[in-house]
Amino acid sequence: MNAWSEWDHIVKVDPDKTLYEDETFEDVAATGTDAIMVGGTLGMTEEKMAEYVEGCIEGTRGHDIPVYIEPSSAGVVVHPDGLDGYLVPIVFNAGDIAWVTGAHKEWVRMDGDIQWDVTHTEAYIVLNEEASVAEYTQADCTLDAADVAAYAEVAEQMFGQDIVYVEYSGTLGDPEIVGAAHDALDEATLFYGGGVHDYDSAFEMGQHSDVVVVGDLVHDAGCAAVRETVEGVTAANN
Ligand SMILES: CC(C)=CCC/C(C)=C/CC/C(C)=C/CC/C(C)=C/COP(=O)(O)OP(=O)(O)O
Ligand SMILES: O=P(O)(O)OC[C@@H](O)CO
Ligand SMILES: [Mg+2]
Repeated sequence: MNAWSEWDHIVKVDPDKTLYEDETFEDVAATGTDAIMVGGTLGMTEEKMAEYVEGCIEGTRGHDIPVYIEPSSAGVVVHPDGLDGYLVPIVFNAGDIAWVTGAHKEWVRMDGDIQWDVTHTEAYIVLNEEASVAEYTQADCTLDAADVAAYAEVAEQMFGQDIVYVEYSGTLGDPEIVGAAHDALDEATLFYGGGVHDYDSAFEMGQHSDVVVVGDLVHDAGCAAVRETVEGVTAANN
């Protein structure tokens, strides 16, 4: 069974942002989250990625929390010891095929150290037109619930994707749309991310998805706020 089938909550840390006040990666690991993902769109460099990933690996020692890299481009992928794996986005509603197969082809050409046994893909559906990721990938964010459900089904049934990721980065999504994606999946796991900031928003999105991803909150409000979202998601799943 894939690791993420057991997860309810992920913290996504962005190497272009600092942790809240004097918090540490160990504090992040102690929030009760199930996994840490390292990724971001803007201002990413290999150095920042390497430093952050090392910090996460160090901070999760003693906590049973896996660390995954979620690369936004080929140039930021690093291969440190102790990393659990790679979750590589494929943007199903991208306006440019570069974000479906092009960047991936370039990565495979240039990276001689890809560990395929721990490299998995995520079928992204990007829905907040204001987010950098939407601009970056020229995503079509005008989709309705039926469109999103159909993309989710295409991803699982035609492209064999194990993870579908409904991405509202920066804003809380439409529960009806998230739920439509969830209902469209058979075995695949639905990740939801965007704007989750407290118990209630986590509870709501937890009811419409399998795994809730919390990003900006860890940088802007810190681990106490993240812990509340863990509680909300846990309540939604029980
Ligand atoms: C082939 C390789 C190794 C990489 C390409 C992977 C692809 C297709 C990336 C496309 C962009 C994407 C889906 C990145 C995932 C990370 C993500 C969604 C970060 C959040 O983005 P924003 O919140 O919009 O950006 P900032 O937080 O940086 O403003
Ligand atoms: O930063 P937020 O809005 O929590 O979004 C989480 C994640 O889906 C971003 O890729
Ligand atoms: Mg962001």
